[in-house]
Amino acid sequence: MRLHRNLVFTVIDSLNFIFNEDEYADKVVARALKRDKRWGSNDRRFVAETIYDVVRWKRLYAEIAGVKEPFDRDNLWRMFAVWAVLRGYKLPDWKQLAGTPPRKIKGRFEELSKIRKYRESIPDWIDELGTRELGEATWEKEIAAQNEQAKVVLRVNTLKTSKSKLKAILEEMDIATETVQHYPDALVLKERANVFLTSAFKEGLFEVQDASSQRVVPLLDVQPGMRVVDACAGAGGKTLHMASLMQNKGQIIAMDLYESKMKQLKTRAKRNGAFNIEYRIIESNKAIKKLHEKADRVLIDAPCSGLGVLRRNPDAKWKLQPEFVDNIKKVQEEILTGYSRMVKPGGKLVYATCSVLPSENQEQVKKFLATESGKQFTLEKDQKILASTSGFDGFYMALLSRKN
Ligand SMILES: C[S@@+](CC[C@H](N)C(=O)[O-])C[C@H]1O[C@@H](n2cnc3c(N)ncnc32)[C@H](O)[C@@H]1O
Repeated sequence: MRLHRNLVFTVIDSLNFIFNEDEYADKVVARALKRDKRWGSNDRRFVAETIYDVVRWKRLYAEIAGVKEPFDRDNLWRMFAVWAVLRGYKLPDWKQLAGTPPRKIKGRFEELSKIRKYRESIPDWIDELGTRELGEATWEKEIAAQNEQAKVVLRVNTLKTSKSKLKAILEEMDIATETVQHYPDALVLKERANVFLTSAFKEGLFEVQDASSQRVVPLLDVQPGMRVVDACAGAGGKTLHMASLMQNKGQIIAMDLYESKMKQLKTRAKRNGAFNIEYRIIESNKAIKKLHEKADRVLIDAPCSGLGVLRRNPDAKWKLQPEFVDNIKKVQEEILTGYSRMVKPGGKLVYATCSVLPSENQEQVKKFLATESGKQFTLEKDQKILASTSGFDGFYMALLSRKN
């Protein structure tokens, strides 16, 4: 395997933006892929995967390379050399790679692999938090699973096509997929591909949505004709799933604090042919009050630490702060108490997060059930999904029903 100079320079520049300019990895990768129109799919894959890999393994690679933050360009080259050696590349004799002996790199890797915080490349505080919340044995497996590369999972938009039709359309484009038992609308790519460039995506035949995330809306049991509130809709991954399961019949009220996210949702809804969505920005509590006891179903897809989706967002390991996790738990509590009031007597509520921490999940639900608002609800069931046992993202979802 040969390393190509212009691809590697793009990787180094991109790492500089992520580590030193505090930019988000996904945005930097998207920009990097536009740098040279002549790149083929293998080149693009190299650029994207190498950037994500170095971000994911930052702590381990920095320790092996003997460099400390803030990383200057020499440091970034040393970390890249670690990546290349561990992936089996023969280092070319470029001047930037001088002084990075492969034997030393392999030796340090062996030594550091005995210590979890280096082996799994995580900050001490996340390692301690995970151990405290999940127990040593489960955390050990979970963090290892969350360091693997995420699969690309599609959700078929049943407003426009069926799973078998989409599978055949993608096959025509040389994109092979497989179905997964118990996930009725999911297709998993056998090999990574940029599906956003396909005509099938542009026509709204599918969305990219992890399989665990695809379990949330079915749990809420939405039916055509219902009034459903998606209270933390964001860019609307689950709103679109609702529209699809409701066959565009009934009313979905999608809410969020941010107009920018609602805008993204509107674009996606148009592409999906989802017409039964109303958009509301939450500027004050009035928006919630207006809907008290008006909804058959409410989804609270709560803001969270994201400690279930590190595969997808490896830079979250470095951007996340302990204070953020403490704060977001307070927000979750307030949202559960306040927004649950929108559920009609006899209606249903799902509380979900993309975190594996019990303190954001089952413990929040337990606390809520003991409050005045919570006393009107019964916990029907919940699902604690770990990446290590499911093979997909870590998620939590609880179904609560409001008493009549
Ligand atoms: C987990 S994300 C939602 C993802 C989205 N449901 C999807 O499936 O694509 C959580 C969302 O909650 C929003 N949010 C944060 N605080 C909120 C609040 N107090 N009320 C409503 N939404 C809030 C965030 O802006 C974010 O979009």
